[in-house]
Amino acid sequence: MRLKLRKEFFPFYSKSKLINHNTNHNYLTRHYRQLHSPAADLSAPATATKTTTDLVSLTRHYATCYWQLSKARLSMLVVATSGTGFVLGSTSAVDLSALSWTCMGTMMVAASANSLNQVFEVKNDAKMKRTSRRPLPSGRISIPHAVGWASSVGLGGTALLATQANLLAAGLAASNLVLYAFVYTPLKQIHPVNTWVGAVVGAIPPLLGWAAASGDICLNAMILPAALYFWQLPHFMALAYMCRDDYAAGGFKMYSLADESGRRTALVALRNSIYLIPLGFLAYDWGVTSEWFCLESTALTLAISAAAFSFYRDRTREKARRMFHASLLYLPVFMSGLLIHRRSDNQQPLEDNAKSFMKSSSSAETIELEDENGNQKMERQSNRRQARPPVAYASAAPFPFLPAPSYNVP
Ligand SMILES: CC(C)=CCC/C(C)=C/CC/C(C)=C/COP(=O)(O)OP(=O)(O)O
Repeated sequence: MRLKLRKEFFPFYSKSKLINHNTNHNYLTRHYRQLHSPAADLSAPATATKTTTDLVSLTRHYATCYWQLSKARLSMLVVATSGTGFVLGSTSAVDLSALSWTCMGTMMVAASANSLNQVFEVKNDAKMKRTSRRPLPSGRISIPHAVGWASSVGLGGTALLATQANLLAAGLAASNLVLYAFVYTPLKQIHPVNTWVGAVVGAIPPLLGWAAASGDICLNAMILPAALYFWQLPHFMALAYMCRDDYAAGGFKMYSLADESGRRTALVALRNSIYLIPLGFLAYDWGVTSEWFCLESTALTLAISAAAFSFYRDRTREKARRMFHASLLYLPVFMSGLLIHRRSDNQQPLEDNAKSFMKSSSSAETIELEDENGNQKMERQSNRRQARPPVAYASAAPFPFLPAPSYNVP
């Protein structure tokens, strides 16, 4: 039984590897020694209690490893954005069961993406203070084991989204995993543009949630992804500025490393904070939320912009930390505001307009006309378009920010 346990749980570890690792895996070393000690070999058959204790501690050990590989707190934030997208994309009542499946699927794919990110960065993470205690650089789990975990949760999560939500949501999740693990992650060691690519990765989950709820994506779905995209720039610029030395030691090409004075880093943060300002107005104008959200979002965005401006004026670690904390506050408050003030009929105008448009196109109106001989005749005039409200128009226009032309056909 003990031999079987050892083979099952330590398939990738040689004895020397385990014993030579540092303090972070004392547990494994102790456990391995216990299993290998002559006393253990000579002892009477293990009692059921001892085996259970072994199993419990091994389960705990690997559960901790999986939790850390998945960057569980970050993944939960990703799930929160996807869940918010789902609620916003739901017309009228929210389907709680579908919401739960979507959250579960998102969590699994995000966990997989984060685990693969750590697999690819094991050497870099080992050189950074912030990340050196992660399961892979500290030797608490092997790379094949981590790849096995990442593959199973990634495939499982995608399958879950495909079967319980829809193919669009599953496709978005899978593409985002590829973008994060196979594009963003290597790019971190190549070019500072990585932060902008990472911002796209962070913006996809709410779109995924919306797609899971509504089966498609329209312009109204873009409010939260846009907020996440712009929000990530001040957030990550602050982090990369505060941890400059650490990132340099890890071999990452962050934007702040090529900006000695920090001026350009702070400017990027400020510019993107300001880009957040119109989002509250757009959410209201497009019928996603009530007007209250417009006020709250503006106040919130001015606060994060003020923190970014203060960092721009005085480029110290302290100011960067303040901007980082302001960004931490921004996202949950913004998402709560969206949820509290959401208009559950936010897709209704689009559908209604589509219906009324179809109706007006097909229905014919009878009008009086004179023929060439001056005789009165009745004729059915068709294809007279009705005016459509701006929300529907904006969702169809390629440039929604330009003034919509008149669409009343005389
Ligand atoms: C559905 C799905 C696949 C969602 C994935 C969402 C996801 C993983 C978002 C994270 C975005 C991001 C740029 C994180 C920073 O990673 P980093 O590598 O800079 O962090 P690190 O330095 O702590 O490793």
